[in-house]
Amino acid sequence: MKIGCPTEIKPQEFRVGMTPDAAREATNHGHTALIQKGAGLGAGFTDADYEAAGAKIIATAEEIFAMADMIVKVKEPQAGERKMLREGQLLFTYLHLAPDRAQTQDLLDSGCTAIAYETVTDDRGGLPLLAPMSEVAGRLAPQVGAWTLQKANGGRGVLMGGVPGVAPAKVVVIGGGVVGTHAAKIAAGMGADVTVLDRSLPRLRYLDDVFGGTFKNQYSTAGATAELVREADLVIGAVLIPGAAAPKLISRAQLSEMKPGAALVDVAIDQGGCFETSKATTHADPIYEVDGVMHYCVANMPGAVARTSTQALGNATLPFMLNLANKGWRQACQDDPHLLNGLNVHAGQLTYDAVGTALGMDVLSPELALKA
Ligand SMILES: NC(=O)C1=CN([C@@H]2O[C@H](COP(=O)(O)OP(=O)(O)OC[C@H]3O[C@@H](n4cnc5c(N)ncnc54)[C@H](O)[C@@H]3O)[C@@H](O)[C@H]2O)C=CC1
Ligand SMILES: CC(=O)C(=O)O
Ligand SMILES: [Mg+2]
Repeated sequence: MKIGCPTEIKPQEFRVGMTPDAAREATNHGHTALIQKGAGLGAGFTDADYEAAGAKIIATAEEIFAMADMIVKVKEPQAGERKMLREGQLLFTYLHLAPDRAQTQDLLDSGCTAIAYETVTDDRGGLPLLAPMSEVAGRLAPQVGAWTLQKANGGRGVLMGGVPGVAPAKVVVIGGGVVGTHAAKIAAGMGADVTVLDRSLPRLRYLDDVFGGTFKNQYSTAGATAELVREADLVIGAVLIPGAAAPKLISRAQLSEMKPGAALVDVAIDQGGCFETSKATTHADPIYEVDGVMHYCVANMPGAVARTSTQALGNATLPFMLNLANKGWRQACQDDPHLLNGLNVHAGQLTYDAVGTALGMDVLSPELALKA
């Protein structure tokens, strides 16, 4: 199979869909890895690194999209890229379709088959292709939150760890999954006073067992959230209902009850955001203010640490990419129901329930899509 990896074109996105190691594995399995010239530079991989791994360097994205059977990327295809997708072509990348009608329509119109990293599952109830980037974004969230809290950035001028004689920042993390746990660990490590909210009791029990001495946890109700948010210096949004649009857990009216200069970091922004006032921002212009509260809503946070992120994502995607290339998407998905859960679009039809619900569109079951 010809596996194409174009340069990411989302603003300030420096990750790349295939590492030289992944290109080498693909080559060893008899596939051809087509890498766009310079695609790896942002993550510290040169064209020579890819050539040494057996990949072919291709000058333009247009040529990659024209030649490849499967496109492997990081971010959802941008409008220009969507025009280059074609019927029968396989797309393997993050999609986040629920809050993105324009992208969904373009993918349907293209006739391509699209497998979304973020909805592939594993047999422990996890999301193995989202997890590595959630680990990264979770660990980054207190770092960017601390920066947002600095006075020159519009924040309250509160130091995460405080100093002897002055209390640390109060940090509230809404959602105690992968993002939330990593965020809470780092925020606590910076010396902040951290509380994690989740609505899953088993998850809260786990957090209590493992991190009971490091950070607090509380059951997530509207009342508990409102009370904690009023007192918070930094709130990190980290909820997820897989594939679905994020629930709005802080309303605009609540902002006026918050401390002036408090910061909201909405990691769930890629699923539409979990604060009413969230709108996606970029690394070039990451923060904005609403009613005296600073918002950080970058939808591709891991791009800021492109090398770490590319390696972590590549480790997770490699076995799935090889299966797709070795077997073709139908057989690979037939053999692995977890990979089939990644199928979001096939031949002009949506195949993921939560996306259909979010957008009010009809859905073909993935099992039927396998036969279509
Ligand atoms: N902005 C970015 O660059 C990135 C964003 N993300 C996003 O971060 C979000 C979280 O991802 P993960 O931590 O991997 O998901 P996860 O599935 O590991 O954790 C989500 C947690 O939210 C909890 N939850 C759901 N509804 C809730 C509610 N109403 N109140 C409190 N908790 C609730 C669930 O019980 C679960 O424990 C996702 O939207 C993901 O796409 C992930 C990586 C990068
Ligand atoms: C998960 C995701 O959207 C990202 O890593 O950018
Ligand atoms: Mg994202």
